[in-house]
Amino acid sequence: MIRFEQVAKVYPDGTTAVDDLSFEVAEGELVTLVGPSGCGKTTTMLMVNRLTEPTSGRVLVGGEDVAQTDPVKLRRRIGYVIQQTGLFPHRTVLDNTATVPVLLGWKKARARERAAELLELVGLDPGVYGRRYPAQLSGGQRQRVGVARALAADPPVLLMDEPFGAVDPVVRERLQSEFLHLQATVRKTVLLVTHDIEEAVRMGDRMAVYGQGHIEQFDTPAAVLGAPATAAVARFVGADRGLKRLSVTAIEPDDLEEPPVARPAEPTAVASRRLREEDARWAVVLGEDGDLRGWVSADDLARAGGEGVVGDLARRMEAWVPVGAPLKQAFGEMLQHDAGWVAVLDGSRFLGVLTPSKLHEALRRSVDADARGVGRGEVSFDSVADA
Ligand SMILES: Nc1ncnc2c1ncn2[C@@H]1O[C@H](COP(=O)(O)OP(=O)(O)OP(=O)(O)O)[C@@H](O)[C@H]1O
Repeated sequence: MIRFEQVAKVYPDGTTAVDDLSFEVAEGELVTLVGPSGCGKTTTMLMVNRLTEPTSGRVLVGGEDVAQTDPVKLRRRIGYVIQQTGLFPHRTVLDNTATVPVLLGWKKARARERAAELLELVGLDPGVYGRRYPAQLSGGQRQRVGVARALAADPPVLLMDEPFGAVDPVVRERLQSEFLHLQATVRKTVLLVTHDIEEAVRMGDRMAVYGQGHIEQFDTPAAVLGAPATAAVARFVGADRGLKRLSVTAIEPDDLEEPPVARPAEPTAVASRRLREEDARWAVVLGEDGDLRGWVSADDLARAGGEGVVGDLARRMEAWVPVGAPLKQAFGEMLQHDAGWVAVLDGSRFLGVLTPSKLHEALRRSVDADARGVGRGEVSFDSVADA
Protein backbone atom coordinates (compact mmCIF):
# COMPACT_ATOMS: atom_id res chain seq x y z
CA MET A 1 0.00 0.00 0.00
CA ILE A 2 2.89 2.37 0.84
CA ARG A 3 6.19 1.65 -0.83
CA PHE A 4 9.53 3.41 -0.56
CA GLU A 5 11.99 2.68 -3.36
CA GLN A 6 15.55 3.81 -2.68
CA VAL A 7 14.40 7.12 -1.35
CA ALA A 8 16.86 9.81 -0.26
CA LYS A 9 16.20 13.29 1.03
CA VAL A 10 18.84 15.98 1.22
CA TYR A 11 17.52 19.33 2.46
CA PRO A 12 18.65 22.46 0.58
CA ASP A 13 21.18 23.26 3.32
CA GLY A 14 22.93 19.97 2.58
CA THR A 15 21.52 17.96 5.51
CA THR A 16 20.96 14.36 4.50
CA ALA A 17 17.79 13.44 6.39
CA VAL A 18 17.40 9.96 4.90
CA ASP A 19 19.44 7.90 2.53
CA ASP A 20 18.44 4.91 0.41
CA LEU A 21 15.21 3.99 2.17
CA SER A 22 13.35 0.98 0.82
CA PHE A 23 10.43 -0.63 2.61
CA GLU A 24 6.82 -1.51 2.16
CA VAL A 25 3.75 -1.21 4.36
CA ALA A 26 1.00 -3.68 3.54
CA GLU A 27 -2.65 -2.72 3.33
CA GLY A 28 -4.19 -2.58 6.81
CA GLU A 29 -0.81 -2.77 8.48
CA LEU A 30 0.40 -0.44 11.22
CA VAL A 31 4.12 0.26 10.98
CA THR A 32 5.87 2.34 13.61
CA LEU A 33 8.94 4.41 12.73
CA VAL A 34 11.10 4.70 15.80
CA GLY A 35 14.55 6.04 16.55
CA PRO A 36 16.49 8.83 18.19
CA SER A 37 15.74 12.48 17.54
CA GLY A 38 16.80 13.77 14.12
CA CYS A 39 17.19 10.35 12.48
CA GLY A 40 14.72 11.13 9.69
CA LYS A 41 11.41 9.65 10.84
CA THR A 42 9.29 12.74 10.23
CA THR A 43 11.00 13.42 6.90
CA THR A 44 10.10 9.86 5.83
CA MET A 45 6.48 10.42 6.67
CA LEU A 46 6.24 13.85 5.03
CA MET A 47 7.35 12.34 1.75
CA VAL A 48 4.21 10.18 1.73
CA ASN A 49 1.78 13.10 1.56
CA ARG A 50 4.22 15.34 -0.32
CA LEU A 51 4.74 17.85 2.43
CA THR A 52 8.32 17.30 1.39
CA GLU A 53 9.72 15.78 -1.81
CA PRO A 54 12.41 13.10 -2.11
CA THR A 55 15.70 14.13 -3.69
CA SER A 56 15.87 10.72 -5.34
CA GLY A 57 13.87 7.50 -5.39
CA ARG A 58 10.11 6.98 -5.46
CA VAL A 59 7.28 6.81 -2.95
CA LEU A 60 4.19 4.90 -4.05
CA VAL A 61 0.78 4.91 -2.40
CA GLY A 62 -1.67 2.29 -3.65
CA GLY A 63 0.69 1.61 -6.56
CA GLU A 64 0.77 5.26 -7.69
CA ASP A 65 3.93 7.33 -7.63
CA VAL A 66 3.02 10.25 -5.36
CA ALA A 67 5.22 12.57 -7.44
CA GLN A 68 2.72 12.07 -10.28
CA THR A 69 -0.31 12.68 -8.06
CA ASP A 70 -1.90 16.03 -7.38
CA PRO A 71 -0.86 16.85 -3.78
CA VAL A 72 -4.28 18.16 -2.78
CA LYS A 73 -6.05 15.04 -4.03
CA LEU A 74 -3.34 12.89 -2.49
CA ARG A 75 -3.76 14.49 0.95
CA ARG A 76 -7.48 13.89 0.91
CA ARG A 77 -6.77 10.18 0.68
CA ILE A 78 -4.32 10.35 3.54
CA GLY A 79 -5.35 11.18 7.11
CA TYR A 80 -2.74 13.09 9.05
CA VAL A 81 -2.50 13.26 12.84
CA ILE A 82 0.18 15.34 14.53
CA GLN A 83 1.16 15.88 18.12
CA GLN A 84 -0.06 19.48 18.26
CA THR A 85 -3.32 18.20 16.69
CA GLY A 86 -3.49 21.28 14.39
CA LEU A 87 -7.13 21.91 15.29
CA PHE A 88 -8.61 25.25 14.24
CA PRO A 89 -9.08 27.17 17.50
CA HIS A 90 -12.10 29.17 16.32
CA ARG A 91 -14.04 26.22 15.01
CA THR A 92 -16.11 23.90 17.14
CA VAL A 93 -14.99 20.33 17.66
CA LEU A 94 -17.75 19.13 15.34
CA ASP A 95 -16.71 21.52 12.56
CA ASN A 96 -13.05 20.70 13.06
CA THR A 97 -13.87 17.02 12.64
CA ALA A 98 -15.93 17.74 9.52
CA THR A 99 -13.09 19.69 7.85
CA VAL A 100 -12.03 17.16 5.21
CA PRO A 101 -15.51 15.96 4.23
CA VAL A 102 -16.47 19.64 3.71
CA LEU A 103 -13.35 20.17 1.59
CA LEU A 104 -14.38 17.12 -0.40
CA GLY A 105 -17.65 18.87 -1.17
CA TRP A 106 -19.98 16.91 1.09
CA LYS A 107 -23.21 18.69 2.08
CA LYS A 108 -22.72 20.36 5.45
CA ALA A 109 -25.42 18.29 7.18
CA ARG A 110 -23.89 15.02 5.95
CA ALA A 111 -20.40 16.12 6.90
CA ARG A 112 -21.56 16.99 10.41
CA GLU A 113 -23.40 13.72 10.73
CA ARG A 114 -20.23 11.90 9.76
CA ALA A 115 -18.20 14.04 12.19
CA ALA A 116 -20.61 13.15 15.01
CA GLU A 117 -20.22 9.43 14.18
CA LEU A 118 -16.45 9.77 14.29
CA LEU A 119 -16.46 11.62 17.61
CA GLU A 120 -18.60 8.84 19.03
CA LEU A 121 -16.11 6.30 17.65
CA VAL A 122 -13.18 7.94 19.46
CA GLY A 123 -15.15 8.06 22.70
CA LEU A 124 -16.36 11.67 22.73
CA ASP A 125 -20.08 12.28 23.07
CA PRO A 126 -20.82 14.62 20.15
CA GLY A 127 -23.76 16.13 22.07
CA VAL A 128 -21.39 17.21 24.84
CA TYR A 129 -18.11 17.90 23.07
CA GLY A 130 -19.23 18.72 19.53
CA ARG A 131 -20.12 22.33 20.43
CA ARG A 132 -16.97 23.01 22.40
CA TYR A 133 -13.87 24.73 21.07
CA PRO A 134 -10.47 22.99 21.17
CA ALA A 135 -9.30 25.15 24.09
CA GLN A 136 -12.17 23.76 26.16
CA LEU A 137 -10.85 20.19 25.91
CA SER A 138 -8.16 18.30 27.80
CA GLY A 139 -4.98 17.30 25.93
CA GLY A 140 -6.21 13.72 25.58
CA GLN A 141 -9.58 14.84 24.25
CA ARG A 142 -7.90 17.12 21.72
CA GLN A 143 -5.80 14.19 20.60
CA ARG A 144 -8.96 12.11 20.10
CA VAL A 145 -10.48 14.88 17.99
CA GLY A 146 -7.27 14.88 15.92
CA VAL A 147 -7.77 11.16 15.24
CA ALA A 148 -11.50 11.61 14.51
CA ARG A 149 -10.72 14.40 12.06
CA ALA A 150 -8.09 12.35 10.27
CA LEU A 151 -10.54 9.47 9.87
CA ALA A 152 -13.59 11.53 8.89
CA ALA A 153 -13.29 11.10 5.14
CA ASP A 154 -12.41 7.42 5.60
CA PRO A 155 -8.96 7.66 4.00
CA PRO A 156 -7.21 4.34 3.36
CA VAL A 157 -3.92 5.68 4.72
CA LEU A 158 -3.19 7.36 8.03
CA LEU A 159 0.02 9.16 8.94
CA MET A 160 0.54 9.79 12.65
CA ASP A 161 3.46 11.87 13.93
CA GLU A 162 3.94 11.45 17.69
CA PRO A 163 0.13 11.36 18.00
CA PHE A 164 0.14 10.60 21.72
CA GLY A 165 3.23 12.59 22.61
CA ALA A 166 1.61 15.59 24.26
CA VAL A 167 -0.25 13.78 27.05
CA ASP A 168 0.78 12.22 30.34
CA PRO A 169 1.74 8.52 30.44
CA VAL A 170 -1.59 7.33 31.84
CA VAL A 171 -3.65 9.13 29.20
CA ARG A 172 -1.16 8.05 26.55
CA GLU A 173 -1.64 4.42 27.41
CA ARG A 174 -5.40 4.80 27.27
CA LEU A 175 -5.26 6.56 23.90
CA GLN A 176 -2.96 3.86 22.57
CA SER A 177 -5.33 1.07 23.53
CA GLU A 178 -8.32 2.98 22.21
CA PHE A 179 -6.55 3.51 18.93
CA LEU A 180 -5.56 -0.16 18.65
CA HIS A 181 -9.15 -1.09 19.32
CA LEU A 182 -10.31 1.32 16.64
CA GLN A 183 -7.67 0.11 14.20
CA ALA A 184 -8.91 -3.47 14.64
CA THR A 185 -12.20 -2.30 13.07
CA VAL A 186 -11.10 0.36 10.57
CA ARG A 187 -7.91 -1.44 9.40
CA LYS A 188 -6.17 1.59 7.93
CA THR A 189 -2.68 1.45 6.51
CA VAL A 190 -0.81 3.41 9.17
CA LEU A 191 2.65 4.91 9.52
CA LEU A 192 3.19 6.07 13.08
CA VAL A 193 6.26 8.06 14.09
CA THR A 194 7.42 7.88 17.68
CA HIS A 195 10.65 8.19 19.61
CA ASP A 196 9.19 5.99 22.34
CA ILE A 197 10.30 2.38 21.98
CA GLU A 198 7.47 1.15 24.24
CA GLU A 199 4.93 2.82 21.98
CA ALA A 200 6.59 1.44 18.85
CA VAL A 201 6.50 -2.08 20.28
CA ARG A 202 2.97 -1.82 21.55
CA MET A 203 1.40 -0.25 18.48
CA GLY A 204 3.30 -1.73 15.56
CA ASP A 205 2.46 -4.82 13.52
CA ARG A 206 6.00 -4.17 12.37
CA MET A 207 8.49 -1.51 13.30
CA ALA A 208 11.25 0.32 11.47
CA VAL A 209 14.12 1.10 13.81
CA TYR A 210 16.12 4.03 12.49
CA GLY A 211 19.78 4.81 12.71
CA GLN A 212 20.97 8.14 11.36
CA GLY A 213 19.09 8.55 8.08
CA HIS A 214 18.50 4.86 7.43
CA ILE A 215 16.59 1.86 8.75
CA GLU A 216 18.66 -0.52 10.88
CA GLN A 217 15.92 -3.13 11.25
CA PHE A 218 12.41 -3.56 9.88
CA ASP A 219 10.55 -6.40 11.53
CA THR A 220 7.87 -7.39 14.02
CA PRO A 221 8.33 -5.98 17.54
CA ALA A 222 8.87 -9.51 18.84
CA ALA A 223 11.69 -10.14 16.34
CA VAL A 224 13.33 -6.78 17.00
CA LEU A 225 13.29 -7.40 20.73
CA GLY A 226 14.26 -11.04 20.44
CA ALA A 227 17.04 -10.63 17.89
CA PRO A 228 18.19 -7.03 17.38
CA ALA A 229 19.88 -6.88 13.98
CA THR A 230 22.67 -4.51 14.99
CA ALA A 231 24.40 -3.23 18.09
CA ALA A 232 22.68 0.13 17.56
CA VAL A 233 19.24 -1.51 17.62
CA ALA A 234 20.18 -3.50 20.73
CA ARG A 235 21.25 -0.26 22.45
CA PHE A 236 18.11 1.54 21.37
CA VAL A 237 15.65 -1.15 22.47
CA GLY A 238 17.37 -1.31 25.86
CA ALA A 239 18.92 -3.87 28.14
CA ASP A 240 15.46 -4.85 29.37
CA ARG A 241 14.38 -6.05 25.93
CA GLY A 242 13.61 -9.49 27.37
CA LEU A 243 11.10 -7.88 29.70
CA LYS A 244 9.65 -5.77 26.91
CA ARG A 245 9.29 -8.88 24.82
CA LEU A 246 6.96 -10.35 27.42
CA SER A 247 4.38 -7.83 26.29
CA VAL A 248 4.49 -8.93 22.64
CA THR A 249 4.68 -12.70 23.12
CA ALA A 250 1.28 -14.36 23.24
CA ILE A 251 0.43 -17.34 25.42
CA GLU A 252 -0.06 -20.44 23.26
CA PRO A 253 -1.73 -23.69 24.33
CA ASP A 254 1.60 -25.53 23.94
CA ASP A 255 3.09 -23.41 26.73
CA LEU A 256 0.76 -24.82 29.36
CA GLU A 257 1.00 -27.46 32.02
CA GLU A 258 -1.84 -29.82 32.87
CA PRO A 259 -2.40 -29.66 36.60
CA PRO A 260 -4.30 -32.25 38.68
CA VAL A 261 -8.03 -32.03 38.10
CA ALA A 262 -10.97 -32.61 40.47
CA ARG A 263 -14.66 -32.64 39.64
CA PRO A 264 -17.30 -30.70 41.58
CA ALA A 265 -19.38 -33.81 42.37
CA GLU A 266 -16.38 -35.90 43.44
CA PRO A 267 -16.36 -36.91 47.15
CA THR A 268 -13.66 -35.01 49.04
CA ALA A 269 -12.17 -38.28 50.34
CA VAL A 270 -11.57 -39.56 46.81
CA ALA A 271 -10.02 -36.30 45.59
CA SER A 272 -7.93 -36.01 48.74
CA ARG A 273 -6.47 -39.49 48.31
CA ARG A 274 -5.69 -38.88 44.66
CA LEU A 275 -3.89 -35.60 45.35
CA ARG A 276 -1.87 -37.30 48.11
CA GLU A 277 -0.88 -40.07 45.72
CA GLU A 278 0.13 -37.53 43.09
CA ASP A 279 1.92 -35.48 45.72
CA ALA A 280 -0.08 -32.44 44.56
CA ARG A 281 -0.92 -29.45 46.77
CA TRP A 282 -3.92 -28.35 44.77
CA ALA A 283 -6.17 -29.22 41.82
CA VAL A 284 -8.28 -27.24 39.43
CA VAL A 285 -11.99 -27.95 39.62
CA LEU A 286 -13.53 -28.50 36.20
CA GLY A 287 -17.12 -29.09 35.13
CA GLU A 288 -17.97 -31.97 32.79
CA ASP A 289 -17.61 -29.73 29.72
CA GLY A 290 -14.14 -28.59 30.80
CA ASP A 291 -15.23 -25.20 32.13
CA LEU A 292 -13.34 -23.84 35.08
CA ARG A 293 -15.21 -23.89 38.40
CA GLY A 294 -12.31 -22.87 40.64
CA TRP A 295 -9.56 -24.64 42.51
CA VAL A 296 -9.24 -26.69 45.65
CA SER A 297 -6.27 -27.18 47.98
CA ALA A 298 -5.08 -30.56 49.23
CA ASP A 299 -5.11 -29.15 52.80
CA ASP A 300 -8.77 -28.15 52.57
CA LEU A 301 -9.64 -31.58 51.21
CA ALA A 302 -7.77 -33.32 54.04
CA ARG A 303 -9.46 -31.09 56.64
CA ALA A 304 -12.91 -32.00 55.30
CA GLY A 305 -12.48 -35.39 57.03
CA GLY A 306 -14.25 -37.26 54.25
CA GLU A 307 -17.35 -35.04 54.39
CA GLY A 308 -19.04 -33.54 51.31
CA VAL A 309 -17.94 -33.07 47.73
CA VAL A 310 -15.18 -31.08 46.05
CA GLY A 311 -17.64 -28.43 44.83
CA ASP A 312 -18.29 -27.37 48.46
CA LEU A 313 -14.63 -26.47 48.93
CA ALA A 314 -13.83 -24.98 45.53
CA ARG A 315 -12.38 -21.47 45.69
CA ARG A 316 -12.71 -18.80 43.07
CA MET A 317 -9.82 -18.71 40.60
CA GLU A 318 -8.47 -15.18 40.88
CA ALA A 319 -5.40 -15.54 38.70
CA TRP A 320 -6.41 -16.28 35.14
CA VAL A 321 -5.82 -14.93 31.63
CA PRO A 322 -7.31 -15.67 28.21
CA VAL A 323 -5.21 -17.70 25.78
CA GLY A 324 -3.46 -15.36 23.34
CA ALA A 325 -2.92 -12.73 26.03
CA PRO A 326 0.67 -11.51 26.34
CA LEU A 327 3.01 -13.35 28.70
CA LYS A 328 3.39 -10.05 30.54
CA GLN A 329 -0.28 -10.14 31.53
CA ALA A 330 0.16 -13.65 32.95
CA PHE A 331 3.22 -12.52 34.87
CA GLY A 332 1.29 -9.51 36.19
CA GLU A 333 -1.53 -11.77 37.39
CA MET A 334 0.95 -14.02 39.19
CA LEU A 335 2.44 -11.05 41.01
CA GLN A 336 -0.87 -9.41 41.79
CA HIS A 337 -2.37 -12.55 43.32
CA ASP A 338 0.90 -13.83 44.74
CA ALA A 339 0.21 -17.03 42.80
CA GLY A 340 2.71 -19.61 41.53
CA TRP A 341 0.62 -20.17 38.41
CA VAL A 342 -2.22 -18.70 36.40
CA ALA A 343 -5.08 -20.51 34.73
CA VAL A 344 -5.39 -20.01 30.97
CA LEU A 345 -8.88 -20.03 29.52
CA ASP A 346 -10.44 -20.11 26.09
CA GLY A 347 -13.77 -18.47 26.87
CA SER A 348 -14.76 -20.35 30.01
CA ARG A 349 -12.98 -23.53 28.90
CA PHE A 350 -9.89 -24.36 30.91
CA LEU A 351 -6.78 -25.06 28.81
CA GLY A 352 -4.07 -25.45 31.44
CA VAL A 353 -1.88 -23.43 33.75
CA LEU A 354 1.14 -21.27 33.12
CA THR A 355 3.90 -21.49 35.71
CA PRO A 356 6.96 -19.22 35.99
CA SER A 357 9.21 -21.90 34.47
CA LYS A 358 6.77 -22.47 31.59
CA LEU A 359 6.61 -18.73 31.08
CA HIS A 360 10.37 -18.55 30.84
CA GLU A 361 10.40 -21.48 28.48
CA ALA A 362 7.74 -19.88 26.25
CA LEU A 363 9.82 -16.74 26.04
CA ARG A 364 12.98 -18.69 25.18
CA ARG A 365 11.17 -20.75 22.57
CA SER A 366 9.65 -17.69 20.93
CA VAL A 367 13.03 -15.92 20.74
CA ASP A 368 14.60 -19.03 19.25
CA ALA A 369 11.71 -19.51 16.82
CA ASP A 370 12.08 -15.94 15.57
CA ALA A 371 15.82 -16.29 15.17
CA ARG A 372 15.29 -19.44 13.09
CA GLY A 373 12.20 -18.12 11.29
CA VAL A 374 9.97 -21.01 12.41
CA GLY A 375 6.81 -21.33 14.52
CA ARG A 376 7.22 -21.55 18.28
CA GLY A 377 5.65 -25.03 18.30
CA GLU A 378 8.65 -26.30 16.35
CA VAL A 379 11.11 -25.31 19.05
CA SER A 380 11.60 -27.42 22.10
CA PHE A 381 14.10 -27.39 24.89
CA ASP A 382 14.67 -30.49 26.95
CA SER A 383 14.65 -28.34 30.02
CA VAL A 384 14.98 -24.65 30.58
CA ALA A 385 17.97 -25.12 32.83
CA ASP A 386 19.85 -26.86 29.99
CA ALA A 387 18.71 -24.44 27.32
N1 LIG B 1 13.47 21.75 6.53
C1 LIG B 1 14.67 21.26 6.90
N2 LIG B 1 15.81 21.81 6.48
C2 LIG B 1 17.01 21.31 6.81
N3 LIG B 1 17.17 20.23 7.59
C3 LIG B 1 16.06 19.64 8.06
C4 LIG B 1 14.75 20.11 7.76
N4 LIG B 1 13.86 19.31 8.37
C5 LIG B 1 14.57 18.40 9.03
N5 LIG B 1 15.87 18.56 8.86
C6 LIG B 1 16.99 17.77 9.38
O1 LIG B 1 16.85 16.44 8.86
C7 LIG B 1 17.19 15.48 9.84
C8 LIG B 1 16.00 14.57 10.07
O2 LIG B 1 14.93 15.30 10.64
P1 LIG B 1 13.52 14.64 11.00
O3 LIG B 1 12.63 15.72 11.50
O4 LIG B 1 13.05 13.85 9.85
O5 LIG B 1 13.95 13.66 12.17
P2 LIG B 1 13.06 12.91 13.25
O6 LIG B 1 13.64 11.56 13.36
O7 LIG B 1 11.63 13.02 12.92
O8 LIG B 1 13.42 13.74 14.55
P3 LIG B 1 12.50 14.09 15.84
O9 LIG B 1 12.22 12.79 16.53
O10 LIG B 1 13.41 14.97 16.62
O11 LIG B 1 11.28 14.76 15.31
C9 LIG B 1 17.60 16.27 11.07
O12 LIG B 1 18.99 16.40 11.08
C10 LIG B 1 16.92 17.61 10.87
O13 LIG B 1 17.65 18.66 11.51
